[in-house]
Amino acid sequence: MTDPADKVVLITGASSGIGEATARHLGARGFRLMLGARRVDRLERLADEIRESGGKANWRQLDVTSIDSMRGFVTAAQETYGRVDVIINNAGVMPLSKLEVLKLDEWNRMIDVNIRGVLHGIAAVLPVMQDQKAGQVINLSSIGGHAVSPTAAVYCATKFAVGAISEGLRQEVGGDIRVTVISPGVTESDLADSITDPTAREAMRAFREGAIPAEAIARSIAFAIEQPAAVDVSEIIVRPTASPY
Ligand SMILES: NC(=O)C1=CN([C@@H]2O[C@H](COP(=O)(O)OP(=O)(O)OC[C@H]3O[C@@H](n4cnc5c(N)ncnc54)[C@H](OP(=O)(O)O)[C@@H]3O)[C@@H](O)[C@H]2O)C=CC1
Ligand SMILES: O=CCS(=O)(=O)O
Repeated sequence: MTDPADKVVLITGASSGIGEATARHLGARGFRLMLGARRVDRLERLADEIRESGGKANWRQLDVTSIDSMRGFVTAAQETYGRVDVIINNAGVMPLSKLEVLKLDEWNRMIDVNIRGVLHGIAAVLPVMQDQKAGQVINLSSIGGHAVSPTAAVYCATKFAVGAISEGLRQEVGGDIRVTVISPGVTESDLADSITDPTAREAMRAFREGAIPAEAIARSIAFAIEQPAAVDVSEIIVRPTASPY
């Protein structure tokens, strides 16, 4: 295994769900962490808990929809730890609804967070990783990046986009920089809380009863990071065994 103590890992959307579970898992494995999200009270508590357990974690407020905020996040990691080895572009929102409901603000928010947020993460780390001639970009897609279902057209479009961006990046920078897509199926988190449409919300409540723990996704992320530098785990799908999709 790569010595985790040498790796600096940035996690966007670390204040809940998969990002939080990944922070706890990687923190316990010795990685040096920079945690980002908007809810700083949660980041501060999480970083304290990781440090109390012997891990290394710092945090900075981050809004992934702002390139300036993302650049500040990456700079904070460089100033704290001297380098950036991995960014996990995890922040995401999923306000599902049928297209006919015309929730344009929510479509735009998904595009801003789920696509622009990932692009901002890439833009902020790429020059650093190219200078280092090493690094890894891990992007959170979804099972919804492989198949579309009603109410999820825009969300799935954002996750298909994450797959396309990741594959393009892999082909362009694959000599030195690893690119990984993690596509979870239904996983315990706060993700469905962003659904405002009552019909979509009710449908999701039943569907999410079969969710797997966020720790399962964290383990797959650790697996991708811990491969040797010449091995790029390009994509992992992790879903409930009983998932029909
Ligand atoms: N849970 C699931 O079933 C699945 C999840 N995924 C993907 O996993 C990723 C993590 O989601 P999950 O843990 O489930 O959901 P959560 O809602 O629990 O976590 C989402 C995270 O994104 C952060 N976030 C949202 N908007 C912004 C923003 N503008 N700037 C910075 N951070 C932001 C939130 O932090 P804050 O509000 O504090 O900013 C929060 O930490 C998402 O990309 C999601 O699409 C994919 C497939 C299945
Ligand atoms: O990305 C989330 C899709 S699902 O797991 O809720 O279907």
